[in-house]
Amino acid sequence: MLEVSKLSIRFKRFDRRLRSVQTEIIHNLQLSIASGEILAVVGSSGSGKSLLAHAILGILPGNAEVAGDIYFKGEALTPDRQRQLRGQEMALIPQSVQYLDPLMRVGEQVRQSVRQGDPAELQRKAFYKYNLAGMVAKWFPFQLSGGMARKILISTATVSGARLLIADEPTPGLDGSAMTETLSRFRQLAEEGCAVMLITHDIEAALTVADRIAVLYAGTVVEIALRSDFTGAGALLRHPYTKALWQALPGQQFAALPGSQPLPDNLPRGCLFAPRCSLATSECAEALPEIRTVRNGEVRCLHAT
Ligand SMILES: Nc1ncnc2c1ncn2[C@@H]1O[C@H](COP(=O)(O)OP(=O)(O)OP(=O)(O)O)[C@@H](O)[C@H]1O
Ligand code: NI
Repeated sequence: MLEVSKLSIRFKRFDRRLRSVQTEIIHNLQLSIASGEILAVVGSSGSGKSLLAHAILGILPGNAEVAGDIYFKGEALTPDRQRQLRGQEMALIPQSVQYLDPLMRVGEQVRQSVRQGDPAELQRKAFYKYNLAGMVAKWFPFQLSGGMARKILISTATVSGARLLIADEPTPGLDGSAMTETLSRFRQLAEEGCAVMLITHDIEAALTVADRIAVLYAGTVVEIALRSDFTGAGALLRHPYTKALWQALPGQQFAALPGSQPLPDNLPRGCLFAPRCSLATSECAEALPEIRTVRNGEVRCLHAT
């Protein structure tokens, strides 16, 4: 359904001497999502998750320069096609609740996104699932709590009938039952043949529903693993960063990885993870390792086996 190939995103800006400088945020990123599949995209803050989502939908800011290819249903996604498909075949649950239209009643926002079926009925069902009282439909976004606004954003995208759903951190502010409801709705959509991208910091939540997990680090995919690879001490995981994330979870060894992700304007040469990696050798500093297939997954590390 979706294929992203060699995607790079740069931003142009002017420095203090008004010279134009470019910062590359996303480097040579590739991933794919099949119909019926949930792909989780995990990575720490600033790793480029939202920019990836915005590049797919064609809503990057004007100073972004994009290279690479994105295919939807086998056809290249041009800006024109993105405009046509957005809100139709492709829907976004945005990271920020600011994306709600402040001047439109929230029930209307949900109903307007329905393309197939009875809008009033689908809106009522969505509200019922989320324990939102009927009268809330008449409210404006400023009257909602953060959790309610989040539920409206999720409802708007999930009633749309889109074939590709991109959920950018959909669950903050939701209580346990609303979170379970949301994740099981994604599973249901996948079973109906949709492709779902679930962007999240929360690896544990991702592992409850995702089929595969793509791990982002400093703007590149370091590993795409199967859900079943996250087990035991992490011996089935391919990249040292993924192993470190897994081992840092409560219930595992809970050993945090020292250091931090490099900033986009100060990236190391070669492998972006090498400065924090216990396996790093001088070869790692030569060039960004190519992504390669290892045991049904993908990894960008010279030392992975
Ligand atoms: N319009 C922009 N101009 C310049 N740099 C930008 C712009 N938008 C984002 N960035 C930079 O791109 C990087 C990735 O941002 P992005 O929002 O994709 O991260 P993220 O992984 O979604 O983080 P979070 O988990 O905090 O949402 C950040 O370093 C950010 O500063
Ligand atoms: Ni983000």
